[in-house]
Amino acid sequence: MPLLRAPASRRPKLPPTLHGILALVRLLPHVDRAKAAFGLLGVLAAAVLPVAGAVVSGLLVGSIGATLRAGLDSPQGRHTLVLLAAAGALVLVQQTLTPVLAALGETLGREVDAELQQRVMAAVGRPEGTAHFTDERVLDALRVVRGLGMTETDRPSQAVAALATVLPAWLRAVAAALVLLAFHWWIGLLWLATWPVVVHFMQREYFRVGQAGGARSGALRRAEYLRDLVLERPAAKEVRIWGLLDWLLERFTAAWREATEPVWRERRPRARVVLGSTGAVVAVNLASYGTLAWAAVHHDVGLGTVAVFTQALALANTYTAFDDNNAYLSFAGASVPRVLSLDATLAAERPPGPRTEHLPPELPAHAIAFEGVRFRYPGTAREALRGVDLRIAAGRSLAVVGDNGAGKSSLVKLLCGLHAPTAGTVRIDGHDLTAIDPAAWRERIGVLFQDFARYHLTAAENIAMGAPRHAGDRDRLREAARRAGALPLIEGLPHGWDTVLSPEYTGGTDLSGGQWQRIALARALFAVDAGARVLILDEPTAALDVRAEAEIYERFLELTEGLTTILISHRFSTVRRAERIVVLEGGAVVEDGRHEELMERGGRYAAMFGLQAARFTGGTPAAGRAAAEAGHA
Ligand SMILES: Nc1ncnc2c1ncn2[C@@H]1O[C@H](COP(=O)(O)OP(=O)(O)OP(=O)(O)O)[C@@H](O)[C@H]1O
Repeated sequence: MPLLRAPASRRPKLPPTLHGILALVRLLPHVDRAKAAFGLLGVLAAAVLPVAGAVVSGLLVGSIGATLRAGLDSPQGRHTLVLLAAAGALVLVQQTLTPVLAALGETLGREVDAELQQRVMAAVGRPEGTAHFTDERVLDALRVVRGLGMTETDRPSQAVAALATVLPAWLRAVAAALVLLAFHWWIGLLWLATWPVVVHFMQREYFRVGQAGGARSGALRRAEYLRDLVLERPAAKEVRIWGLLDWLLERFTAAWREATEPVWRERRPRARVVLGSTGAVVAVNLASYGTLAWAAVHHDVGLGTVAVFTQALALANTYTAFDDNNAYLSFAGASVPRVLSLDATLAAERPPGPRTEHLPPELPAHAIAFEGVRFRYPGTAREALRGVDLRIAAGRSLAVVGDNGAGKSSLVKLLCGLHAPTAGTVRIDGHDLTAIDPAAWRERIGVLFQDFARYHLTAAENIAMGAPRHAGDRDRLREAARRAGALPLIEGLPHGWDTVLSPEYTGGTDLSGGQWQRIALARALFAVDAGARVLILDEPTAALDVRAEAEIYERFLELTEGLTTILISHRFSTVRRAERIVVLEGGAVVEDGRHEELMERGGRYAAMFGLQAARFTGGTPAAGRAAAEAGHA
């Protein structure tokens, strides 16, 4: 079942661009109520003032003849002066209003961009699990959201700025058409009818063009990935060592072409729509101006009337459907509802039902139990876990070992509630984990993932992430760092705890793999200090030097005292310290016992242990096993 589907109630029933524009307009009071209200007044004024100006200046032209005959002191003369003053005032207000409205549109636009990004962050960060990060459809939608279209001009801020121009133009054209009704009802009606139709067809066309970019976002994502391998640091070393630049350039160019060429072909409005729309506009103009000229030539109307209607026709023509502003609106029509619906779409994936939020402080006091747990990653056919039955006693340490791909990390992800089992149940003291509020449960967990995050933040923040509510507690931070063996490292940094752990910032620095691992371990221990009762360590010593690893495993009992500890490791010297060990194979538990019991059994565990010990003793696995048992491994 696709993760991403539009909730039924949100499906647009209006024409898509109108739906997008309304979504955008509804957003404005949320970002700034006062500016939105002022903008609305400004739009109305910008619509009405030019039409009023056209009427006043027409009347002015019409009154000049009588004034010339009667003189300025006459009632006609005073009437002309009033009209002149009114025309001047209207021009002045319009001149002031135009730049103010444009600036307001841009400011509101920038705020809308920020608001949308915040909404996307909240929507994407809120789901309890991480499955949506591997769903192609979500990734494609996120790509559109990140770029909000393919170019800078597709950003919603442009559409908000466009609204400040287009909305007055539309309203002005309606007002101008109403004035034209006074000339000939059919001319007014013609204008009232033609423009909405033309705008509708052109907007539909621009919308199709805007969507063309989104439809190819999967292909674009691949091209961008290849590009970023060269532009970003993680692959920079290998790109140089393997001489990948030309290969990547070639692959990128091909992928970029494949992704963008069909898009650019589609990103042109079709000629028949443009020609049809332009033809309709030209025909209406010919009919209107022709009729007016005929009336003027045959003295059916006076000079003032001709002036008013000529200007009304000019204003009606500013109701343009063909400029960039209309394109921005249509592009936003394609992207904004998609952004806004992301939260509702992802929220629909949250499991229903009430969740227990208040957990007993001692939880887990009895056991964590995997009962017949099966698990398949979304979109995959193979099961990562195939019926795991495992009871982990609270307050004890359990090591999980097994070959690569055996399912060890998957087990941990399920325990953290990042994925739900596809069958079976994970229970904490008898409570089904899916019925426990994930935030409450996660406060009980300190975890060091195999692929832990390296935050480009200060050393203090990197550790405080384990329990952000205690971020200001430097003593606690120091204690966690000490226990993880990271304290001397941090104190030796150029700015100590305040050093940013990234060379991409001034005064920042990078760490070695092992140093990073100590920081990540400190983070997990900080969570424990803050109240976590389950400590999960997935390959905690993989990058540590021999001395550091020895230090950690010497202190393993101290570090894990009173905690329910789950340790995943390929380092058997650490594993043997655990009170209980299980061997996973092909997603199922195949051995279970203490180190001595498993060695005695001579099964998978003993074989793996012997193989590793032999590497150190330089002998056969059997000899390695014997030597290790004697205390050398
Ligand atoms: N995000 C994912 N999407 C799809 N399949 C995955 C994902 N993560 C892991 N797998 C698959 O699930 C299976 C179990 O992987 P898991 O990471 O749990 O193994 P592991 O025992 O921790 O391995 P290792 O010792 O290499 O860390 C593997 O076949 C792997 O390919």
